[in-house]
Amino acid sequence: MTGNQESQDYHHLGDCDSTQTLITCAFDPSEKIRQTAGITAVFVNVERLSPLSEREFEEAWGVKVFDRYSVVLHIFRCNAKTKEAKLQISLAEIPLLRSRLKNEMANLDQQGGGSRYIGGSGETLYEVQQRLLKEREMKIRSALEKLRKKRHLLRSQRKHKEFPVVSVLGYTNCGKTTLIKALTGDSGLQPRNQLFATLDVTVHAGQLPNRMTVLYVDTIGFLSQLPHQLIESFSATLEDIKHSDLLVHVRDISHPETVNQKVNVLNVLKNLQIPERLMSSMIEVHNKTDLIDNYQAAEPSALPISALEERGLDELQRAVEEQIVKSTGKLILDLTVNLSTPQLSWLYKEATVQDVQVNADEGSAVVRVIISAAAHGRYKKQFGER
Ligand SMILES: Nc1nc2c(ncn2[C@@H]2O[C@H](COP(=O)(O)OP(=O)(O)OP(=O)(O)O)[C@@H](O)[C@H]2O)c(=O)[nH]1
Ligand SMILES: [Mg+2]
Repeated sequence: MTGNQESQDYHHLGDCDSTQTLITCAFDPSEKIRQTAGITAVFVNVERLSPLSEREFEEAWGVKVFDRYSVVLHIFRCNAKTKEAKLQISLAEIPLLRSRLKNEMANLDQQGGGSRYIGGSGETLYEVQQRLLKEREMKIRSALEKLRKKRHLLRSQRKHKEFPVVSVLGYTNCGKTTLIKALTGDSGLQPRNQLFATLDVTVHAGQLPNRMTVLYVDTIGFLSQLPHQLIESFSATLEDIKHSDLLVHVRDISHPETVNQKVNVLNVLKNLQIPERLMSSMIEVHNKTDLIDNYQAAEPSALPISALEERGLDELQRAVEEQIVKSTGKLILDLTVNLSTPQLSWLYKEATVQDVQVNADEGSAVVRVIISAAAHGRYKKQFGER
């Protein structure tokens, strides 16, 4: 076992707390485990234990043994709310079931049972179980595919409405949900002090200072050395990131591993093949500055904030606004409209109206709008150049 900050993090199991005592040592821990009262489980900080080692440890120590895969899976299972998250967890469980089955069959074989044919089927017990697992996997994959198609549809509808999309991402527990809650006032959001509190990608509307509506996407947190089969089943939820207009990378600057966490997040983004335009416009936010006296960011372009105390949010919103205007190609224009025509109501419908200065004598108004180049083209065609 190793004892680094990350293994401490595995304490935050929230409601599903089942591993309560953590022993950290670099030598054979058997003695210590047996002598320490109140140990109910042991976490071994490796990606996957073989079923054989797991059984040997459990027999030697007399307690349940977890590896990174089973701990993360356990947290996921406790936090999954939507159908998609639950399906993804069932999919992630399959490799675990498969290797357990292999091990059980090897045991049975020693007693001469596992490879015997059953009935007249021509299949051994092992083959039947493998086939059932395969069928289960196919069913889950096809259900997930259906949900994915639905998400594609939602995404294209979102695009149609032309609301810019800002994806908020970062290491687990860095404060993504807290930040989106502060930016949008969405009281339905529930930040929690535990790993993977957010398992589903959710979307929340917020307004920028220029009154433009943007959609903030809350994403699943990253974790270093996340078992790769788990990443595979959850990477679909992260795919949405590629389709955003802007990325906001939130960092928990008070965390002792904050630098490694940043490296990990950037690596995951690299593997996801995020378009270069999104990587270069990404805003880095240093969160939880309330926990550090006189915080000074090492990276000059980073924005220091406290999502919890709602500090630094104006500067962040202004930075989001600047990048969104750049990346979406939207124009900010002052248009003179004739109030006896439907120009103003057209603009309310097709663009974001920021300000209206009425000139009653002339029956006109100067309207400041944020408008896409395409909508501006349609406006000129319909009402002429002004
Ligand atoms: N002191 C302090 N705590 C914060 C701040 N922002 C968030 N937190 C706390 O950090 C914990 C995690 O916050 P969340 O918003 O759930 O973090 P998350 O990044 O969404 O986490 P996951 O969804 O699990 O990846 C909660 O206990 C928050 O109250 C902050 O600015 N200052
Ligand atoms: Mg969250």
